[in-house]
Amino acid sequence: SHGWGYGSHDGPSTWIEGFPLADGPRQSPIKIIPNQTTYDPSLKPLKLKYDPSNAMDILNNGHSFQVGYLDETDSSTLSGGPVKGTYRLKQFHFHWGARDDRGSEHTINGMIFAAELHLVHWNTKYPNFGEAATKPDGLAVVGVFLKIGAANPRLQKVLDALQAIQTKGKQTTFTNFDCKTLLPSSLDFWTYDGSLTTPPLLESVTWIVLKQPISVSPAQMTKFRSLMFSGDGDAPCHMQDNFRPPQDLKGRTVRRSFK
Ligand SMILES: NS(=O)(=O)c1ccc(C(=O)NCc2ccc(F)cc2F)cc1
Repeated sequence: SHGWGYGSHDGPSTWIEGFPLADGPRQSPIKIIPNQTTYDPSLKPLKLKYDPSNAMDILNNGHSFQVGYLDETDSSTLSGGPVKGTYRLKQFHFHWGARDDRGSEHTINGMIFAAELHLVHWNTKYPNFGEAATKPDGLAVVGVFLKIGAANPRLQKVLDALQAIQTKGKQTTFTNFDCKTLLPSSLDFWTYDGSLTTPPLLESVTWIVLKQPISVSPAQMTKFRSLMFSGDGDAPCHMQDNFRPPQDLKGRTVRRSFK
């Protein structure tokens, strides 16, 4: 079956059994080593336009939780940066650890952050997300690191909604949320060609990883960990350590937008 997870029996080291792309040429995440990246002055500024009224719902999908956006129009989009054309926001979600010293997927000089936010967008040259997810230029994901520090008030609305989606499959409405408020002040970024970091591990993602982290407090991290991988009636299993470790760069270049 295509049952995958983050445990010892179904975790990242076993994914290759059901998903041969797991050791493909452009897998994600990766270790970013800043002094081995290439400054590219031709990279444009990242242009992010998000309409709070497009936020629809929040779902525990058994691997993470995600906030889904209405993507029928170009009202919440990403353009500029390393991409050509317009990409529509589909959802955002997080990856995090069982402890504050792990949880991010990308790392910077080997530094692991407590969590990582992914804002998932698809290229409007394709008819929908599912089609785009199969194309080499189909998706663009903005990654934002969450660094342990002061409590982040901008996470509060998301964290307060988690009590309603504690177990796998639970979903509730989540509207009027401006995800731009989750972004750091600087949009300086690293970019490289990669993949989804969960099965089916499709190699369709232009990764845009922001240099500046946002803050999260230990107490807020505890709320992430209150979620369950398990469904109602299953043996309870806390949702934590839902991150894939860094994958081989396989000769890829990582470019940066800043000097
Ligand atoms: N962590 S990440 O940002 O890299 C990531 C983003 C999206 C998805 C996803 O949508 N998966 C389900 C899914 C749904 C439809 C489809 F066609 C393909 C597909 F992977 C998986 C991982």
